[in-house]
Amino acid sequence: MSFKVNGEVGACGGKLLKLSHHSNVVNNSMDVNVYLPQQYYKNSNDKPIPVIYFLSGLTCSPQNASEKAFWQLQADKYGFAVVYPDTSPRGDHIPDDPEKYWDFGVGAGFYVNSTQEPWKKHYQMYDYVHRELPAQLNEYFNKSGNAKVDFLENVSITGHSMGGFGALSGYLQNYGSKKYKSCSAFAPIVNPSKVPWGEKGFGNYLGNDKSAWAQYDPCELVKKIPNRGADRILIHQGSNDGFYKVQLKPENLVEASKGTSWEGKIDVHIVDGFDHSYYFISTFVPEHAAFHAKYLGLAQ
Ligand SMILES: N[C@@H](CCC(=O)N[C@@H](CS)C(=O)NCC(=O)O)C(=O)O
Repeated sequence: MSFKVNGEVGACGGKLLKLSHHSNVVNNSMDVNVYLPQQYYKNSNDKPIPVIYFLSGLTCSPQNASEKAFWQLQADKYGFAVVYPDTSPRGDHIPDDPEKYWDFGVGAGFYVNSTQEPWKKHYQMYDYVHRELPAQLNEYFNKSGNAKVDFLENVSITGHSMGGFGALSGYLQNYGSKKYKSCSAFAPIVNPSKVPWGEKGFGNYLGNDKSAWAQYDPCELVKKIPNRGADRILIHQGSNDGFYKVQLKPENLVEASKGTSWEGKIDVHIVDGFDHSYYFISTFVPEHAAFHAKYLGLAQ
């Protein structure tokens, strides 16, 4: 498997690589950005560099978060790489929202494996993000066999809005196999089965059978997957976010966790005056970086 390097941009002490590659699971070319921190180039690490996966929200390409979330300074501070996957396959042949709106279809893959026509041929974003992309990155970057970046094991996941949902859902679904060391989210859709964005996305990608929706819904997953003991989830939500009360509803996750082993371990911070934008995300990225750094063995 190979990646095409479309750009290599100096940023802070490291480099942002703008890549594309062929995905077998989504049957299409995919764009992905990877930030390699200063530690990668200084070769100062004896251990492979851990990775944080950042899943973006509706309408985003890998560029939005690369340009506006400011993970790079944090990556250099602690010594982790950041992977920014795309939010869906792209191209004229990729089926898009019949309503031509931005909340479904291209730019809105919802990180699920579609089971429905005409979506299922390309919209396999769950397998792409959690399986194929990490495996391909590992193969490409660690060709020599001497792994410098750990894309597979010492990894954490985070995301924004639809991507916050993707991070929570992927973390919990893979919790048993310890795939991700930690999970956080910025203004996530926590209860997609019960909000308009999720109802439209899941209805189309997964069909009308609500049990298929439940396997992805974080509010259902916390009830089924036992916390191992000390793991916490970190969430920030802006109080002035226009999507907060209708689409995101982070309180639903806290409510769903009550009486489960996750009770008291999901920290939702409602932050006054912040909206849904990257001004909000970039403000709290340092806190999320510090949170993940501990789980990745990069800080006390
Ligand atoms: N303003 C967007 C609404 C969708 C939106 O706010 N998307 C969020 C994620 S749910 C985002 O990150 N947009 C891109 C950006 O702010 O750079 C539009 O109308 O296209």
